[in-house]
Amino acid sequence: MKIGIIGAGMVGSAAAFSCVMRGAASRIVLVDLDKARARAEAEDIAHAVPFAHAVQIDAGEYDDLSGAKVVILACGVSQKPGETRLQLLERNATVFRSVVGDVMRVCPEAILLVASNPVDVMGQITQRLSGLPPERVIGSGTILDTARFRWLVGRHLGIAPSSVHGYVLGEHGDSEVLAWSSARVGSTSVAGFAAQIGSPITQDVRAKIDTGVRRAAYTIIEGKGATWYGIGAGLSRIVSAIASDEQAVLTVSTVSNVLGVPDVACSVPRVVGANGVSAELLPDLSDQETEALRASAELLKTTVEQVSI
Ligand SMILES: NC(=O)C1=CN([C@@H]2O[C@H](COP(=O)(O)OP(=O)(O)OC[C@H]3O[C@@H](n4cnc5c(N)ncnc54)[C@H](O)[C@@H]3O)[C@@H](O)[C@H]2O)C=CC1
Ligand SMILES: CC(=O)C(=O)O
Repeated sequence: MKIGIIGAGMVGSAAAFSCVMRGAASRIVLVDLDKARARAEAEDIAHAVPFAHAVQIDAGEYDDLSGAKVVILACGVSQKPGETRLQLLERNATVFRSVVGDVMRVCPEAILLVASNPVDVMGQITQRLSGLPPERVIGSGTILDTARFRWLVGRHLGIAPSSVHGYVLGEHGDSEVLAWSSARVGSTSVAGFAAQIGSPITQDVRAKIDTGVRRAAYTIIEGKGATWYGIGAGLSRIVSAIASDEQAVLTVSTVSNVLGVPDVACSVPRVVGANGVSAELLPDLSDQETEALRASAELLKTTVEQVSI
C-alpha cells in the first residue's frame, strides 16, 4: 500500500520509520516545504530498509502522492515548552488551508490521517476542507494517550501493556478522560487484579498515573523539545489497520455525535479498517467519567466553532 506523509519533521519522519520497521506500507512519499529535510529524512530512513521490510521511501512533490491510499498530515508547528496544544490552532489551521486542497487534488480517494495539533480540531477542519465523509478523515486522537495509560498501568501491575485493556477518551489534550472504571487486565478489572496482587490502585497511584498520561507531552517537551517516537508508532499502527483491513479497535478521533454533543471530533474506541472508521464502541463509564467526556467534547465543539473554514 502506498502512503504519503505531509510534514517530514520529527512526527512525520518517526511515522515513516515506524511504517518501515512494521512493514505497514510498501511505498512512502515524504512531502515538506523544506525539500532538503524531506530528502535527508527519506535517505536516512531508507538505510533502515535492509534491516526491516522492503519499503520504497522517497521525498517528493504533491503529484507524487497519486495512488496513495493513506496520507498522513504531520505538517505545521509543534508546542514550545509550556504551550498547550490548543494554542497551535490558528497557525496550523493556516497551514492546513493550503495543504488539504493540494492533497485532495492529487488523491481524492485517500484516507486522511491527521497528526498535527490540536489533533481533534485539525481533524475536523480537515474533514470540512476535504469534503470527505467523516469515516475517511481520522485524527490520531488519543491513540498515544491510551498507549501511555496502558504502559503506566502495566508497569504498576507488572503486566505487559498489550494485556491491559483500557482507553483514554475525549480530547487529545488537557481535558482527556482516563476510563478507569472499564479498564481490564486480561478479563479482570484493573482495580480487582491490583488488590489481588497487593498493589492496589490507591488515590495516590491513580493520581500519579493520571498525571503521567495527561502531562506526558509537557514533560517530554521540557526535556527534549518535542515528542515523536510514541506518535510515530501510533500512526503506523493505524496505517497497518487500514492496510490489512484489520477492523482493529483503536482510540481515534472522527467527527460524530458524542454523548449528545453533535458534530464534534474527539476520541472513543473505533473500529478501523480499509475504509477508515466503520463503528464506535463507547465503553461503560461511571457518571463522573461520562460528565468529563461530555465536557471534553463540548470544549472541542466550542473551539472548532471559532474557526472559519
Ligand atoms: N497527535 C499527536 O499525538 C502528536 C502530534 N504532534 C504534532 O505534530 C505536528 C508536527 O510536529 P513535529 O514533527 O514535532 O514538528 P516539526 O517542526 O519537526 O515538523 C513539522 C514539519 O512541517 C513542515 N511544514 C510546515 N508547513 C508546511 C506546509 N505548508 N507544507 C508542507 N510541510 C510543512 C515543516 O517544514 C516541518 O518539517 C505538531 O503540530 C505537533 O504538535 C506531535 C506529537 C504527538
Ligand atoms: C505533543 C503531543 O501531542 C503528545 O506528545 O501528546
